[in-house]
This record gives sequence, C-alpha cells and structure tokens, in this order.
Amino acid sequence: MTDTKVYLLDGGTLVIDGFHAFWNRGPAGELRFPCYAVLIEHKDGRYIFDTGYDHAHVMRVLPFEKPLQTPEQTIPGALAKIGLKPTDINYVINSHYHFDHCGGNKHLSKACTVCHAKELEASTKHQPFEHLGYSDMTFAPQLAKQAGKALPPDEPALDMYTPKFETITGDQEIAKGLWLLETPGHTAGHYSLMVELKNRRPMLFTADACYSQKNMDMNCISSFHLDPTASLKSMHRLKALAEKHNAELFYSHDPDSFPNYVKAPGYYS
Ligand SMILES: Cc1ncc2c(c1O)COC2=O
Ligand SMILES: [Zn+2]
Ligand SMILES: [Zn+2]
Repeated sequence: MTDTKVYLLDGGTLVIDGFHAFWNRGPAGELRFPCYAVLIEHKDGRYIFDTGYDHAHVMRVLPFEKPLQTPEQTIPGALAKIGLKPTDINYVINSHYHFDHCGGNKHLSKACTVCHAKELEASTKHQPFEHLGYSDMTFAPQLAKQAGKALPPDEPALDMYTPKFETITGDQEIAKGLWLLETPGHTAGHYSLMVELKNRRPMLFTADACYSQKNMDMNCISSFHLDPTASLKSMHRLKALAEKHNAELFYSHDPDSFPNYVKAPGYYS
C-alpha cells in the first residue's frame, strides 16, 4: 500500500483587522494571514480539504481584505506544481463554506463533494451577519440559483451534483486514517480534519475552529463566528484531541506558523 502523503497548497494571503483575528482582544491594525488547501494522496484516491479563496471574488466582494495571490497559489496552479490537474482530484471536503475555504471548488469538476449537512444548509440559510462569509457560492451553483444568491456572470458553472454531493454528520473516518471531526461554532457545520500517517505524528487541521497557535495560547477565538460559546468549546476540543492522539496542530490562518509548514511540492507522510 502506498503511504498516505499530505501536501499543503499555498493559497496566498488576506488582510483582516487584529480585532477580528483575536475577538475583542486585538490589537487593532492590519493582520495579513495565509490561506491554504490540503491535498491528501491516499490509497483510496486524491482528497482536497478546503480550497482557499478566489481572487476575483474577493476583489468583487471584499476588496478591503487586499488579497495577494499568484497564479501558482490558485488551485490549478498549485496542483500543476506537483504534476496534477484539477480533474485528478477525486474528493473535495470543505471544513465550512466561508469564501476563503471553498473558492477553488469550482475547478474540481470530477471530485465528489463532502461536507457537514448543517454546513450545506447554512450556506444558503444563514444569519444576516454571515452574508460576507457565505458570499462565494460557486461550489454550489444550483443551490445559489434556488436561493437567489449571486453567481459570477462570466464563467461556466460547476455541476455540484456530478459526480456526487454527499453530506455527513458526526465524527467520521471517511477513509482509513482520514477523520472529519465536528468543531461547530465558527459555523453551524464546521469540520476539522485529522490525518494519521505512517511515519509521523497525526496532523490535526483546525480549519477556522482555531486561526492560530496564538488564539489557542490566549484562549481567544477569532471573529466571524455563528456561536462564540460553541466556538470556544470546539477550540478546547481540538486541544484535547491533539493531546489524546499526540497530534500536531496545523492552524488555518497563522502567519507565524505557516512559514514553518512544509508546502508543496514538499509533503508529509
Ligand atoms: C477572512 C474572512 N473575512 C471575512 C469573513 C470571514 C473570513 O474568514 C468569515 O466571515 C466573514 O465575514
Ligand atoms: Zn471561516
Ligand atoms: Zn477562514
């Protein structure tokens, strides 16, 4: 059996204010942080966990987040760096459907889509204050049309149901050693991912349940959440899971840790 490999695909950066990164703590001021996708080469297929943001979408809807993204930091560009095409991806799993985690889904036309049932529902039926988060609906054009949500005028729409769109609930081992773990609060159906590997400690990808090591150390959640209390509980769950499984935590938006992460074409196995 080929060993599972994990590639981190650099997706460029965005800017938010320090009071968004560290809710009600700050300090204020621009904080530029990384976005990335996780590619897992597994014996059962190629999985991508989160797909970063679409530059054109951010410039249209949230230009104040000052996106910086080179062609190599798009999903097609990042995959090309390791000799793959978007159509080589068999599964795309989103931790949640905020625009900075699903902007690249539209390229993955041959991938089965997997998400938490509550997250799919939230993508069109959410609180008014979540409208910016759920502003990129290119991962689910059919749902966007039904909900009267905007889609880009000038690009071919993905068929979200081809080859398959699957919703799940609860903690699930979706393939040997690939664990989706419920960490709600930031959004209704937020998932974190733990990958068990042959030659190193498990990798526990927090997604937006914890932006950075500093958030964890300060016991301080980020902003943009649906339920702050649940969000804090999920951050504590991640800390406990990391201790229980001796897993290494990989944060979604940590400008201090990200430079030390091995990025594609390098990989973890
Ligand atoms: C990076 C970022 N910026 C804005 C929002 C989110 C983000 O992750 C989620 O909901 C928002 O309004
Ligand atoms: Zn988010
Ligand atoms: Zn995010």
